[in-house]
Amino acid sequence: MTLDFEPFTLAAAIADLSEEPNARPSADAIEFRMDLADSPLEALAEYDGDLPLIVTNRAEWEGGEAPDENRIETLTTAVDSPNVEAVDIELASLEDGDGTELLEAASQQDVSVIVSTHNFEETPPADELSRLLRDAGEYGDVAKLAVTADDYDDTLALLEVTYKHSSRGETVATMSMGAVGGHTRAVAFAYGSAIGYAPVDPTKATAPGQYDIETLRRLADDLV
Ligand SMILES: O=C1C[C@@](O)(C(=O)O)C[C@@H](O)[C@@H]1O
Repeated sequence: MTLDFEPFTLAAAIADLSEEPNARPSADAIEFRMDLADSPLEALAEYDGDLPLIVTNRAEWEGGEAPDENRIETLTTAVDSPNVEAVDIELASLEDGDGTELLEAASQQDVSVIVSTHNFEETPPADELSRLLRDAGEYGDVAKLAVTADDYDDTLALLEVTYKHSSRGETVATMSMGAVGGHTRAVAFAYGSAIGYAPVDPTKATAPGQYDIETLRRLADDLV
């Protein structure tokens, strides 16, 4: 089975797969942050949890810790694992052609592709947000946009672009990072965002402004 992010999917973002049992009560899936793990391919081979895996090997130049060497090859190996149902790859890696083989491997294994863009500085203008979602959606199954909000104009722009694209039938995942934007993580799904991310242990956030998974599950469930 492949994750299709329908309905809204809450992913526990973790670097240590032994945390999976603690995620089960709240999460629908695990985002395995391979770039933050010690021996990611070994951990993947040993994984015997219940929750399906999204594998991410976030590049240093996009806020992660994976150096470029072997970064995409590691993901290409990972998609062969039977527990992996989705793979996350940066839009920039597809635009420069580095991720082409990964896309082919994912397609052969029937693994969904999440195409990500992050901006840790700001929220670009609305037409740029739209362009990023459109371009990401051309390569993969889910277009993901994580930006940083300075004020509520920024969070409203993010929610508006989320609604605009999701209501056209596009599968998008969006969030505003940081203190001002944190609340969008609880409400973005109401505007059509298909995936939420949260750590199991609140001290191990994988991005600024995340709730812990138990809190985000409760907030999301209370809203519907
Ligand atoms: O891209 C994302 C979204 C994220 O950056 C967030 O803001 O929740 C968390 C990351 O682990 C994930 O890969």
